[in-house]
Amino acid sequence: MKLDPFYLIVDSAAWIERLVPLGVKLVQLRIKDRDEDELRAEIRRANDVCAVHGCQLIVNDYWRLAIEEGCDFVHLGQEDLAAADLLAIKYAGLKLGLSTHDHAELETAMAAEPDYIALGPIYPTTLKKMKWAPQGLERISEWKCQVAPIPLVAIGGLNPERIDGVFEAGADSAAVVTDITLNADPEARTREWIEKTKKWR
Ligand SMILES: Cc1ncc(COP(=O)(O)OP(=O)(O)O)c(N)n1
Ligand SMILES: Cc1nc(C(=O)O)sc1CCOP(=O)(O)O
Ligand SMILES: [Mg+2]
Repeated sequence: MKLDPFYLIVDSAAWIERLVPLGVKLVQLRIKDRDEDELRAEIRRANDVCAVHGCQLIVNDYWRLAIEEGCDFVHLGQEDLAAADLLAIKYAGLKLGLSTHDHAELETAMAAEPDYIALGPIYPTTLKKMKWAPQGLERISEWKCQVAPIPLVAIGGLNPERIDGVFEAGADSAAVVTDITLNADPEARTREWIEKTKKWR
């Protein structure tokens, strides 16, 4: 499986409606702290927009809702994975991306036969508090040796100046949140990411 090198992560269907039409081909809907009806409505809306624009939607955390809403790709962290029904996910035909932050997590993740492995945080991130120190670029190369041919996603503190480094180190896709969503001009920054990742596509 091949992932687009630009992996946008946002927290609402509104962001997806705003940025996906610009040419984003891989997007994660990562929503926290909403009730089930709201989550379902957001997932449905995001799925509809992505279908129109030929963009792969990945639903974070809510694998049951993703199945019920006809989505085909979920992302889970290690705690999400421990609580999930992996057989139900696979039986429903969903592709699965998994987070990793250390060797033990990598071993657990590989045993689940995922469709991609994410490694983070590569650089310091301001989005959420993390107990892991920044991994750095060498860790990407080490992970790549262990996970290939499964695609490797790099996440955490990425921006257009840093992405050549992560691809040169072996990442297949670069995931980003705040460099775009907190940018003064998210549309222009999205176009910059699309342009900057062109040679890795
Ligand atoms: C591409 C990608 N990588 C890592 C994460 C983090 O997942 P998780 O550890 O479950 O944390 P939350 O995002 O759920 O807070 C991700 N979402 N996407
Ligand atoms: C959601 C998330 N997960 C990470 C991990 O390492 O698992 S880092 C991260 C935040 C990414 O946001 P930004 O691009 O703003 O740094
Ligand atoms: Mg999670």
